[in-house]
Amino acid sequence: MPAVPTTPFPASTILGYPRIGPDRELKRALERYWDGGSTAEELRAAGARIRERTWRRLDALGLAAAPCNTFSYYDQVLDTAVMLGAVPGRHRGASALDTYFAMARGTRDVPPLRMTKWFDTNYHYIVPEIGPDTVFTPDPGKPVAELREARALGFETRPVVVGPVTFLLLSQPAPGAPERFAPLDRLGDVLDAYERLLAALAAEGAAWVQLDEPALVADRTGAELDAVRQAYERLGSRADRPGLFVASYFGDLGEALPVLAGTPVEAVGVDLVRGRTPVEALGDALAGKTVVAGVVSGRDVWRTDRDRALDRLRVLRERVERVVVSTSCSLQHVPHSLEPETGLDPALVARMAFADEKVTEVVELAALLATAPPVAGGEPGESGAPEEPGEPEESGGTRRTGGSGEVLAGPVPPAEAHPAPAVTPPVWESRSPYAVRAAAQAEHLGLPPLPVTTIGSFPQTGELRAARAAFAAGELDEGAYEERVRAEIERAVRLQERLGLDVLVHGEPERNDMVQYFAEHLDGFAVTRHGWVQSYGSRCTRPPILHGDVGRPAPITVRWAEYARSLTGRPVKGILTGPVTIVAWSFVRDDLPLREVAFQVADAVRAEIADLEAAGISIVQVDEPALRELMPLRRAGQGAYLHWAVAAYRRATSGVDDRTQIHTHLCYSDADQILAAIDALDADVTSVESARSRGRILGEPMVRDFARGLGPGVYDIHSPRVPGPEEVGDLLDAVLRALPAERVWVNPDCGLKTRTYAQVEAALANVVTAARRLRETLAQPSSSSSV
Ligand code: MET
Ligand SMILES: [Zn+2]
Repeated sequence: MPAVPTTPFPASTILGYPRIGPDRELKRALERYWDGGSTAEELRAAGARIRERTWRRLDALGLAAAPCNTFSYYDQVLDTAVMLGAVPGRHRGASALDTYFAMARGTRDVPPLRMTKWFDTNYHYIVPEIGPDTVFTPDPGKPVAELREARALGFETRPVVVGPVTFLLLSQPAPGAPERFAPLDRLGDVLDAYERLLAALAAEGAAWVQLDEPALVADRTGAELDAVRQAYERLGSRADRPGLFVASYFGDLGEALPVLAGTPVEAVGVDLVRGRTPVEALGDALAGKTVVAGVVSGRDVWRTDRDRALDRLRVLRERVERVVVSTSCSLQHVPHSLEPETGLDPALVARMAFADEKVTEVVELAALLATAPPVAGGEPGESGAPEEPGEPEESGGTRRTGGSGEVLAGPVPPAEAHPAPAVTPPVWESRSPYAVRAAAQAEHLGLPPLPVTTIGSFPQTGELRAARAAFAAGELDEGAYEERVRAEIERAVRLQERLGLDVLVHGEPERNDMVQYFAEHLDGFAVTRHGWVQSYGSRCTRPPILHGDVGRPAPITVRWAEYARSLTGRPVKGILTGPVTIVAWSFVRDDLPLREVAFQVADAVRAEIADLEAAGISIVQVDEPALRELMPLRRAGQGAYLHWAVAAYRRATSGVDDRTQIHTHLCYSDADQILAAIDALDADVTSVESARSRGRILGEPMVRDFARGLGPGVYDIHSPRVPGPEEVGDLLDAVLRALPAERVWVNPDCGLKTRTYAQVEAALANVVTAARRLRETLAQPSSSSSV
């Protein structure tokens, strides 16, 4: 079969663009529609406006090739599932849009599909369900419609879809699938569907299609690599298709590189920011192909080192068919534009780039490359991997940490022998043995068996949000705002007392967000006005910019915790965000290894804990829900990452008295995959998500051996549903079957901020009822364990 007639790939492109709209237009349109305040037509019109704006903007910025189908009403993996027709029967609704949102968000009667993090980002995708009986009924309608829509506006675009291998690797077996079934078993049928898609796009005159295959940058088995080969040989062998551009990102292709290189795909996208393969080797491997070179980071907010990028592009150009300048991944992970950020320090802004500024960098680099002379004789060393010669592995890649632990790839340092300290020593003083601490805490706190507590936040009421907005706008003075916060604390404390919880919290009413609040009160951070990044669906966060040395000029949470303590005789738990989560959910400076930055944050948290302790707070919870998220995608780097992540946590928490009880909390993060690291945090009590995943974590052997307090969640806070006392009791029974009673804590899966007071009051009442019932059973002499 002759090569497909392809138009040469244009000189500059991006892999994707933010889709929430510069003013979060999509969020508003979605939420209005979900609340019944607008029609499907109005929602579609809002989507069309965002897409039109995007194409016009990219054109105005001078980008040669814009993508299409990067817009989504909820998530691109969900879009792919729908495009393939892989829709679970239980989600089918009256209209396509109803079905789509039923999969994403559930309905009153049917829970949604599972949602989880997209690789090592804080973006969440919807997990498709594929079974042996899934019938694929492909409908390329969405990419085709976007292609036409752009064309009608005068733009030739490249449709982007999730590739078949990544799609199947990210899917989970449908309920009822046999034990040994894996979604990848359905590759052949899925490829039929992709062939139909490619034919439809070719018929529309699409010159190129982008198939995203980020799953190829993680460790893959031989069978999975065979699937890659099979997929792209088959898709590539067709004549009625656009040029195939397979985009990898978030790391190196590794063993998938030669596999992909051996297939007929015309273009391969490589992440030159995260990847460490020298460009010479990449170029040699991809000699006959177009290489879409991701030199501008889609994962951070920093300007690109232009000279270095250009050097690498030139080396690559010598070796391959064609080089296209691009971003390392979709720009959906960064905010739209720096333009509205008038409040930031101009010196900082000069170092920064959001999506639009990154597009400009891509365009400029493409122009520079076009006129740059060829490289003379290869100039060895100029273009290599990020390490500086002689630089220790641990601090390698300091130019671009990009929020990844991957720069720390390498042999796992043994627990005792730390490498030479770079900035701050990764040491902590060990706390006393757990048994000693536990005895001191039991005596000091006098808690009942199965103590009931919450994770920290209480509902953020409309009044509270309004007061915060008015305070930010200067319409409410600080005194009045703080009065409001104190009133909320009092409300939460009174409720917890009345319901009979054992360890109370102040409810976090002063926090807009668990990371941003700390960023606003620490040195070294800047916060943006409009720097929104989609987290999932209509949810967006504004990650703070961690740009300098971190310091804590004054106590942050102490007065709120103290106020709560003054209202009650019961123990109050102080709540802080941990160092790993703070760096994971910020855009972090790239001139220091992430580890060093995390240690600086840990020192600030440590100082805050000391002040809480001095103020008489005997229980402090340090949340680390992002512990797993930052884990390098390849096993080779994971040990070293977990080592420093645990070190940062222990550095923050190890300075306390034996009597002070340290809690930690992780949620919705596949905690079961990192139990050894969670154990190594050495927290006295750990709470984890469990209700939502129906107790999956309880089956883990490590959980049974967990030596300290553990609170597997018994209330799924993501749902407005209030679980009855029996339902909570059943979950608690399951916990008690898995763990000795003396180690069990009773708590929800996560914080309560997104729920209403009515839901929280009813649910917590049932949690307390269930715990008390079980406590009585435990007190029966027949029951075995001594509590
Ligand atoms: C995503 S974890 C949230 C923990 C926080 N303390 C809360 O209760 O909201
Ligand atoms: Zn949580």
